[in-house]
Amino acid sequence: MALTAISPSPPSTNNNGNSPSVTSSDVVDVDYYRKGVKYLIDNSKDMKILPPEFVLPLPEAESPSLAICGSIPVIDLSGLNGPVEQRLATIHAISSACAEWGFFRVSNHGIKISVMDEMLKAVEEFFNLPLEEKMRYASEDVMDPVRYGTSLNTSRKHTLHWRDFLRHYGGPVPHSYDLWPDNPPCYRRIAKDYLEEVWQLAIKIFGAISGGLGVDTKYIERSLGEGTQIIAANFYPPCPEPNKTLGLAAHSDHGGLTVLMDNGINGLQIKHNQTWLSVPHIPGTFVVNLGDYLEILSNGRYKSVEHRAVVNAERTRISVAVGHGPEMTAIVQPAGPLLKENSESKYRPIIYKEYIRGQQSTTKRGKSALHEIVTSSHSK
Ligand SMILES: O=C(O)CCC(=O)C(=O)O
Ligand SMILES: [Fe+2]
Repeated sequence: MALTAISPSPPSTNNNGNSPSVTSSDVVDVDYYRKGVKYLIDNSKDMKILPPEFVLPLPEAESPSLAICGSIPVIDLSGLNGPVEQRLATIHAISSACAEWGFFRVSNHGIKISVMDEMLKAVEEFFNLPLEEKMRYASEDVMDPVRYGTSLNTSRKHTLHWRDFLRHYGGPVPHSYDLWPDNPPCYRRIAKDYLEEVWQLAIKIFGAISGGLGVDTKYIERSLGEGTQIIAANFYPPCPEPNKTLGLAAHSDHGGLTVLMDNGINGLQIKHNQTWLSVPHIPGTFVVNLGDYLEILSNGRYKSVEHRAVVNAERTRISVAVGHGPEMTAIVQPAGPLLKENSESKYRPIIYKEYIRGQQSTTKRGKSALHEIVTSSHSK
């Protein structure tokens, strides 16, 4: 078993396995970190210095504190149910937000605040469970249907990140329902209801995006086949030196659309025109962002956007991100109707499952997985 000397250290478990202690010269089993950052911080309450494993080599310009406050477009989705002009104006607003930002907020989305709050509470209860309960779902295999984990993955080849996560599939056909956490006891019911509502919301937005792309409004929905829905519930506890690390490094999401909410603590940043913008919380709204699947499907007309999560010293941040993409066996490629005469596909076709595996396993973040499939005539 690999051991590493670290200073200052996370706590080592004492002989009776109970209250761990903190010393500056501990030799700690690297598996310690697999237990998560919540466990680490809960067991070293007076931690003042970030363990070096979490210190990221961030260039000055990428420093979390340098982000400027930004405001992404807010789109009132009730317009999609209104008279034709209002519907067209809403589709136009979504289409512009997709082309210019890749990120927008939606208000009047039809999901009750009580449903959002209940989901956040269930997630919080999960992360507050004793470690053994969470470790029942611990997995390093990015394709496992249910995973509790920490950082991106805990491969020692790269620096750790200050987050714990629970990921699992949802979807119109939640094949893995019986594998979802059964503790807290309400989790499965609440997550199922939440994920069903969010799926419907994503389909509504996919319809508007199809309209904006000039293809039939069911085009993207049909392209999903049975579809894949993946929830990532992220838990970012207070961090002793938040400016030296990240909760989640810069990445784009692999799916078509991600629908995200958080517990009101700011932390999401997006890269817009090469500048990091922090995206302030607006109660009752969702953040929606385009992922790589839509960049590919639109043949680059819309771009998936890099984003990251920063952490803070005072408050725990929880976010619930739900990605919506095609079924795992779908071939991901630009939409036929968008490939006009003389316009070539900018991306090599790839099976969605292989795309996810590559993207989730890479230690290079950003949009490196997408760059891998750009055809040579379009690569820079
Ligand atoms: O915590 C956040 O705001 C971002 C989460 C995220 O980007 C993800 O889970 O893919
Ligand atoms: Fe993301």
